[in-house]
Amino acid sequence: MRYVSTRGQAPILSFGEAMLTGLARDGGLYVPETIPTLGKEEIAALAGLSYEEAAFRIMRPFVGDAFSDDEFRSAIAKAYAGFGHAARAPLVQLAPNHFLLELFHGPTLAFKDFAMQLIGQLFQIALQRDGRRVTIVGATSGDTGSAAIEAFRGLENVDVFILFPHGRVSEVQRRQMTTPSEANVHALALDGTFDDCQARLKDMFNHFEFRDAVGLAGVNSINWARVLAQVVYYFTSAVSLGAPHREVSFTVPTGNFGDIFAGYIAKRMGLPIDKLVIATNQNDILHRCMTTGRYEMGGVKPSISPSMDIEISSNFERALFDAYGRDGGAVAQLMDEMKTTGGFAISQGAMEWLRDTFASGRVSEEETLETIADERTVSGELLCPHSAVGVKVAQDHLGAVPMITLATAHPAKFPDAVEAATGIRPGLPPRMADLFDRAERVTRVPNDLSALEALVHERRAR
Ligand SMILES: Cc1ncc(COP(=O)(O)O)c(C=O)c1O
Ligand SMILES: N[C@@H](CCOP(=O)(O)O)C(=O)O
Repeated sequence: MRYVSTRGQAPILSFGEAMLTGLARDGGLYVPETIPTLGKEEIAALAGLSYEEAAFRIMRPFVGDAFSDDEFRSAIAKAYAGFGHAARAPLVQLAPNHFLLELFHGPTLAFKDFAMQLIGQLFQIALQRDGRRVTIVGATSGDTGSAAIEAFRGLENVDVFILFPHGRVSEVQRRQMTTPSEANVHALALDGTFDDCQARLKDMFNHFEFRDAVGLAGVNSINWARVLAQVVYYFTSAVSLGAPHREVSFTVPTGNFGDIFAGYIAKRMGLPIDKLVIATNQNDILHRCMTTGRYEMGGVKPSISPSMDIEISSNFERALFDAYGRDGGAVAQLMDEMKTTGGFAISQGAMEWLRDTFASGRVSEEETLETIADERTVSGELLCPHSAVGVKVAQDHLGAVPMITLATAHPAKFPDAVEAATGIRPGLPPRMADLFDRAERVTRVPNDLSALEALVHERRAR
């Protein structure tokens, strides 16, 4: 299995190399050269398997010879052993033909754990085998950061630096990142937005001298392995509703476009998906783009679903690559235009492809609160604000085909919004009950590449 860059100019890599490389050296994102497919019988055979066995069968064709079958099986087993639900990703019914896929039973209570726990295991195998050490730098709007810290804390051959936007994550999210005491964990509160954090991270990758000196690695959804691990729950949930003999649709609360892109990959692999619906909060650049054909930045407004307060939606580049017939030059041009003018127009052909592939919707702050309140009354589910954005958009797209909405985080990560909507303050699981008593360790950092690079150089272990 070979991986190519969305900008067409970087070396072609294996799965193992792409996983440890992060951003391609031409600034693009790695994608598989071809997408392996599963036949109807292979999909049907997933029914009744453990999540771990299904994960092995679904991901194996993408991995090539980077890991042996035994290594890969053992990494998957360790990754999901700590989840708080036997099904790992249970499906609950909200209404006739509407289901909720609960992705928040991992150690940090968000869907990021599905991929990050696995990547943590795979990095350890690969780094020990090669005798390498890496410096992971991650950008987060709240959930990726805590999941990455949880997966890599205390590991000998990894330093992990997490950039989060100062004052723009929930208190639970912040404390999950600032309270681990291991010396290899560095929480950095940046003066700026998530987009600034992600832009500085990409600047570091594009600064080859720095990148090579520190052995920079990425665990954002820049990293293909992140997307791949998220493909699995599309299959397991669809199969539990009758796929491949029955179609299903998905609505996905969307920010950086990694999760919904995983759904698109599942469809390309042969899963019969009818609709894939992008659900945005008031930071609706993706919904506006799907409606108008222009990707146009307008400034991020802080919302009650802060993890989706994103305007530069990194993985949309992967969708554009396919929308433009895998023309890396065309994608590179759009990304340059974005950098210089803050937006770009999408060609008619590419827009047709995007509209054939994805639907979209946008939810206001008031609608988010109303949905949390209504759902508590109607189905009894307590939704986090991101999941509520998904549920509201899904309700507007319900039809004859069963709809699955992804519940991306636990309500206890966003207690203020949930309490404002329902009067109920959701509590953290017992293992996290002392989160508010633990000491915090965080460094406030400017939105400045040289200052950040200097700090990483100084703090990382050698
Ligand atoms: C809770 C939550 N929901 C939804 C999203 C959006 O996911 P994606 O960035 O993969 O589109 C994120 C983060 O991005 C998140 O943390
Ligand atoms: N919502 C995310 C943003 C980063 O997304 P990623 O999937 O690219 O890691 C977060 O919680 O940090």
